[in-house]
Amino acid sequence: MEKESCIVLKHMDKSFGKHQILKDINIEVPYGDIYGMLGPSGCGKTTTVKIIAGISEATSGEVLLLNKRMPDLELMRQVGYMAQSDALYGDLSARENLVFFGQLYGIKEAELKERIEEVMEVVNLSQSLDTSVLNFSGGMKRRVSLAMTILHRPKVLILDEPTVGIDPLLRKNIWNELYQMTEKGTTILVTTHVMDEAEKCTHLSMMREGMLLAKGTPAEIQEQAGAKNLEEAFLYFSGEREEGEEVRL
Ligand SMILES: Nc1ncnc2c1ncn2[C@@H]1O[C@H](COP(=O)(O)OP(=O)(O)OP(=O)(O)O)[C@@H](O)[C@H]1O
Repeated sequence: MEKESCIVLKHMDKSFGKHQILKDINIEVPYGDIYGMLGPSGCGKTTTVKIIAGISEATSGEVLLLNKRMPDLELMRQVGYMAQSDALYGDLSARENLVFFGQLYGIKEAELKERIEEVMEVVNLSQSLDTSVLNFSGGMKRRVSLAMTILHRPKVLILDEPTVGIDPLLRKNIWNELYQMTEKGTTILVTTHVMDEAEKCTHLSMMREGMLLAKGTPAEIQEQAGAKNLEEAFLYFSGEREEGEEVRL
């Protein structure tokens, strides 16, 4: 029997007032995937992932996470959501931020202490555990946010532009860590507007103006477009698509 998908969007629409932002979005994210949503600024990536995370609600259509309908407060505990802007308390240290967040999730004191050290190692910030976040660079804050997102070992990780402002070497480390997390069963959804990050995903959706242009593995998308790389493929699908038509792979 075919395994159910971790995230399913069926005919999902989203409007703000009279303005329709997302149009008939259909996506299935397999368990253990690193699924990428690729598209230019303003195409609707954040709106999509916020609906999946249960922070926002679709106007119509179906949104299933772990086979249950979203939004659902209990399900939200299984999700780690990292927004584009960092939600950190500047006057607290990294450790204090993590303790606060871990307590919200009900992680017991001894486990929390150990886990904080683990996650800060993942993002290569062990040396800065007790430094006030005010003194962190943008990239360091991004890394603390990532550490916070994975602290409670969520089954599903939703990362909105996770590596913006992070240098190439550390970006590589973070991607390695994401791969390892999928091997342990985590499913990861990541938004990006950077092609080389999209190439690292197991599956991808290409988006433009609130619609899906193409879906598949990066190789399938390139092949379908007859393109040398994802950038060319994106341009191909942007130009070739008839109004409202989704390219199926
Ligand atoms: N709360 C809101 N009310 C009205 N319009 C909104 C709201 N949130 C987003 N939008 C609009 O929805 C569209 C898609 O925005 P969204 O943030 O989802 O795009 P994005 O692809 O994530 O872009 P970026 O990478 O720049 O964040 C934009 O036109 C934006 O102005």
